[in-house]
Amino acid sequence: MTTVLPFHSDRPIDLIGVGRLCIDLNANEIYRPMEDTLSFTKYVGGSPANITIAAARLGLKTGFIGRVSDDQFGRFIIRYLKKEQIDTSSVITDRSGSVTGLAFTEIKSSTECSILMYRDNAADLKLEPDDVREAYISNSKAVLISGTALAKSPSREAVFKVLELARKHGTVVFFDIDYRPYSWASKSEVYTYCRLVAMQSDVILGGREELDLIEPNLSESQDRDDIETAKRWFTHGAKLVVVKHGSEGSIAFTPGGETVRAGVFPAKVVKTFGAGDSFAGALIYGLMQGFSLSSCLELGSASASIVVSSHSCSDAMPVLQEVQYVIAQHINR
Ligand SMILES: Nc1ncnc2c1ncn2[C@@H]1O[C@H](COP(=O)(O)OP(=O)(O)OP(=O)(O)O)[C@@H](O)[C@H]1O
Ligand SMILES: O=C(O)C[C@@H](O)[C@H](O)C(=O)CO
Repeated sequence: MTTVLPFHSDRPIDLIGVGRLCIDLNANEIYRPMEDTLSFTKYVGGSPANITIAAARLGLKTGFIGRVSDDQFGRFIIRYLKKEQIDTSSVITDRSGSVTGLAFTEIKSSTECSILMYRDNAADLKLEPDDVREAYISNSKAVLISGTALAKSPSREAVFKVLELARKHGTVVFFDIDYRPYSWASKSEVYTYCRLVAMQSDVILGGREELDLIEPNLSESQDRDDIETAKRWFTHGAKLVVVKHGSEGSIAFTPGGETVRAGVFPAKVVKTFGAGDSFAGALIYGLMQGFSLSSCLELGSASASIVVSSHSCSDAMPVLQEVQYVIAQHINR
C-alpha cells in the first residue's frame, strides 16, 4: 500500500529546506581524537541543508529558507547551493555580525564519532519571520523543518510562520526532530517547541531518543514502543511516522495500520553521522515519486550506506544511479 501524502503535484518547487546552514570541518586524520588532528576538510553542513542537497542530487526541485554570515563562509555556502541547483532566493546574508556555525567532526573510529559545535551568534538562528515569503511556501509541494531551528528566537518564530503558511496552503510538512543538544537551553524547551511543530506536521522523523524527548510522562516501557509512539502522533494528524534506529535500520508507520521495517545496506563505515540526513533526503524523494513505503525506506537506507562510507556528508550525497546501484548490488548478491 503506497503512503499517500497530499502533495500538490502542479507546484514548481518540490521541497524547501528551512534552517541550519553551517560548515562541516571534518578531521582529515581520522581514527584519532581531535586533539591529534592536524587538518580538516571544509564542506557545507547543517542537517536541513544536507537533506535538501540530498533531495536535489536525486532530482527534486529544491529551495531553502535560511540565513548565512556576511563573510567567506556565507558566500561559500550560497555558491555551493547554487551549484547544486538549489534556489537561494530566500537565503539571506545576515549583516548583524553573526558567524557561520562550525561543526568540527571527530572520527575516532568507524563507530565512535562526535561533533564539536561552535554556534555562538550563529547566523542560521538569526532567521526572521519576514524572511519567510508566503508565495514561496505556497509554490512548494513540501517543506522540511529541522528541530534545531526552534532552539532560539527569532529563528523559532520564523519556523512557526513557515508552519502556519504550509498548513494554510496544503504544503506537506516534514519534521525532522534533529536534536542537537548544543543549540538548546534545556530539554523542556525541546519538548515545548518541537512538540508544537510535530503536532502540526504531516511526517515526523526521529530516532527513539528524539521521539521520547517530545512526549510527556513516558514512564512505562510500552510507551517507548515505536508503534505506540506513532499511534499517539496519528491522533494529532500525522500521516507518517518514521523511526530511525541507526545500524539496526528503520521502521515506518501509517495511520492506516501499515508498518514497514527496513534493515541497512552493508557499508565500509568511515563515520556514522550524515546517515540520517541522507536517509531523509532519499525517503522524501521516494515519497514524492509515489513509491511504496518499502521502496522509500530502501532508497533511504541505500543512500545512508553511501554517506556513512564517505568522509563528507553534503559532498557525498548520492545521485539516483548510485543509490540504485547499491540496491541492485544487494539484490544480486
Ligand atoms: N552503520 C550504518 N550502516 C548502514 N546504514 C546505516 C548505518 N547507520 C545508519 N544507517 C542508516 O541510516 C538511517 C539513519 O541513521 P541514524 O538512525 O543514525 O540517523 P541519525 O541519528 O539521524 O543520523 P545522523 O548521525 O546523520 O544524525 C538508519 O535508519 C539506517 O537506515
Ligand atoms: O547538523 C549539523 O549541525 C551537523 C551537520 O553539519 C553534520 O554534517 C552532521 O552531523 C550530519 O548529521
